[in-house]
Amino acid sequence: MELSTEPIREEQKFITSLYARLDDLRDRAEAAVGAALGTTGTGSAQSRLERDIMVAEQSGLLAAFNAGETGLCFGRLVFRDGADHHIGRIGLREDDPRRTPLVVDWRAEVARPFYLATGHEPMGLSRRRHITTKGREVVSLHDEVLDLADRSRSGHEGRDADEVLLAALDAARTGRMHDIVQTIQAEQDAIIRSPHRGVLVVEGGPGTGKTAVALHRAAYLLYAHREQLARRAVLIVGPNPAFLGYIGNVLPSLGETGVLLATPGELYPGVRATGTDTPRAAAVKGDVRMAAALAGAVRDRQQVPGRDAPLVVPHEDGDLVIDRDMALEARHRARETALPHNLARPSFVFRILDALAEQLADRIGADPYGGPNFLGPDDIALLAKGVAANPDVHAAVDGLWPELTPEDFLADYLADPTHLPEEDAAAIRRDGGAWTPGDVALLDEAAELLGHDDSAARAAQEAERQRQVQYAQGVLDVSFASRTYEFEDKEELDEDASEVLSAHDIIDAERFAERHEEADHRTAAERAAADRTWAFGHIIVDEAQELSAMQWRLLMRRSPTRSMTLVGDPAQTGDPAGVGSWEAILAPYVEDRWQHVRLGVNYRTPAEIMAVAAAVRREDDPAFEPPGSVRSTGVEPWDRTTADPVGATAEAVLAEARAEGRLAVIAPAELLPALAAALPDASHGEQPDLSRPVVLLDPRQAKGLEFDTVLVVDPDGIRAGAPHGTNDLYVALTRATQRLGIVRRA
Ligand SMILES: Nc1ncnc2c1ncn2[C@@H]1O[C@H](COP(=O)(O)OP(=O)(O)OP(=O)(O)O)[C@@H](O)[C@H]1O
Repeated sequence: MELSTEPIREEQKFITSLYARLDDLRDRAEAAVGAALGTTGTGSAQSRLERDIMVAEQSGLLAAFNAGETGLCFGRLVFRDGADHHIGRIGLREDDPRRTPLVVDWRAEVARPFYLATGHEPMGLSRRRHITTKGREVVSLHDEVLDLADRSRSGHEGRDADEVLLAALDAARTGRMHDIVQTIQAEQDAIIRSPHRGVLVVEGGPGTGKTAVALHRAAYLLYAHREQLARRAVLIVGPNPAFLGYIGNVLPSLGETGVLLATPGELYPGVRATGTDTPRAAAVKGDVRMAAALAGAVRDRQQVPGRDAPLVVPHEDGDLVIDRDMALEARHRARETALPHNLARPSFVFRILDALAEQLADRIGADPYGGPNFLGPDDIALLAKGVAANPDVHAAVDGLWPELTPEDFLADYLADPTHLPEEDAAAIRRDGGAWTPGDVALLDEAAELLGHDDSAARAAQEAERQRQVQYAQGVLDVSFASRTYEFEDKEELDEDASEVLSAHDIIDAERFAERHEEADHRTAAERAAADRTWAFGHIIVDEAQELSAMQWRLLMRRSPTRSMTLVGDPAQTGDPAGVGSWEAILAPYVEDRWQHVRLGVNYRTPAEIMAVAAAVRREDDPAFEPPGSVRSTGVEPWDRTTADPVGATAEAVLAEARAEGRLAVIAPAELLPALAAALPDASHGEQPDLSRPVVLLDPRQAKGLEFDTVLVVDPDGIRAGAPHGTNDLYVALTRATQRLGIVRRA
């Protein structure tokens, strides 16, 4: 139809010009990075610093330009007052003095009517257009007329934007999550742009877009508060590595890189938690009582000699005796500092050393007739020095109040857990072995209780800083000398020249050295990943219902501002240590100062599949209401009972395999080896490749993921296999976007 190709041609022309601008900007950024990197090794510390900043800035821009390559522009808003804006994944401006906007970032306030305007509330819009592109080519337009007085027609009008949404929901899956900027729904937009600064809890059933919303909120916050957040980084916590791989591309596709993705088991720098706990051990390790138990165990490491067993250290001037009272007094004073164990330790050590020096002085200089001590202050100081230098004294003090690392302390504790009821202690007792995700929160707790005495490291750092100050002073002196020389050379050493500022005038050596030091090449996210005490600008927790009380303690330490978005669904809780209720999670940290929002529409699972999943839940909870599905496909799930579930699954995989899309087999963990043997092409294991056509998972690994087709094997086994087995089965049944098959064991 002639009428309809004209608007497409017009949009194509615009979009072609937009990509030309993008190419130009990208070339410039690339050239700038290339040129800056080419200067390696030359110039002063100052110019190297400037180079580093430039490279970082331009690389960030490059990432954003590369993100703009797909779906650069996807919408257009025509306002009744004549204003006309294209909306895109990133914003671009014309290269003119006024820097005229070409395409507006979806996060800008002007773009909001794209997501919110309705016939009832047109928000000043006359027309909203969805532009669908493939590569750089416009393939279709979808117009909505919001101003009833507007009689003009483009030939691309539809009733509303549902067509575009349904096309996105129906599309074959690729194994990686995609952004939803073209079709964010109004209820989702409200959460993404929520001005709430503290803890925001987003709750919703399966497929309601919780993950999508959380990721877009991160992108929005990075846009709206770039200054703070780019420096402090955003942390996104997800349940397992496969899930992080699944969502890992969404933020880069929106041009954002200042984000650290991690599982709860990855939050203690330097430790990889490769072990697994039994459900019982996980529950005990996650319980908040562990905090008190560990605190008790740390106090137990602060010892005093028995009443009748003082420690005796031979010394050249006679034995030194550390008795119970002396140690009790020193311990009392050290504990009074309220510092963590390792930081309170010097107080304990000095008290003992002082007391021993006094003991010696009393013995050596005592006046047998009761007069004052014969020794002068210098003699006593000398004695104290001798005591402090005695390695045996230090060994004895170490035995009473040892310096502890979190790793050594926790390994010792797990070998013989104390301050717990015996059945709990038995569940976690372990000698050696790999750290588990449950241990990570305990290591962090231990690190807090122990503290890190970094006085030696800080002294070394200060020495290095002094060295840098001296170096910087040298650089500045050279630059000052050369200034005189240059100016003399150019015969400019006159009144005016003294107005010209040189580095020497505006910066002193100390400040110069500091700036040099700041040139840390790592991004904020990389520095955050290596620093246990990093305070993140914002934290997003997906599948938040899975985290234990001890893991919450760890996360809250990383978020002193409590700027957090927590998304989850208590009905999907699988972890035996999961806290379960938002009140229970949050009360200890923010009391009731948190906001709770709900998402109520299921975008993933068609109504036919949701009916089967809901029936499973209703067996336990007859009043259970799942979120309503936004679409139905007319394809009923199938259900088969067989004596050979592995063979039947292999057959079903063959029958269900499609040219496009992904299929997942979800089965109890103990069936996975047999299924893997029967399905040699399926990807499986710790971190399965979700982009492969067939993937084999246990229900825990399937959390948060989705596939076109899902085969659930041995649902009764899934249900019986874990403390929250019904929740696990519910998760498995709600992963499909198109087809579901169930293979039961006869
Ligand atoms: N506005 C939207 N436009 C297009 N797709 C959407 C939209 N909202 C959600 N989706 C899609 O719906 C699917 C489910 O979203 P998501 O995974 O975020 O749900 P969830 O609530 O985290 O689910 P679960 O709790 O089951 O893991 C995804 O494919 C997502 O891209």
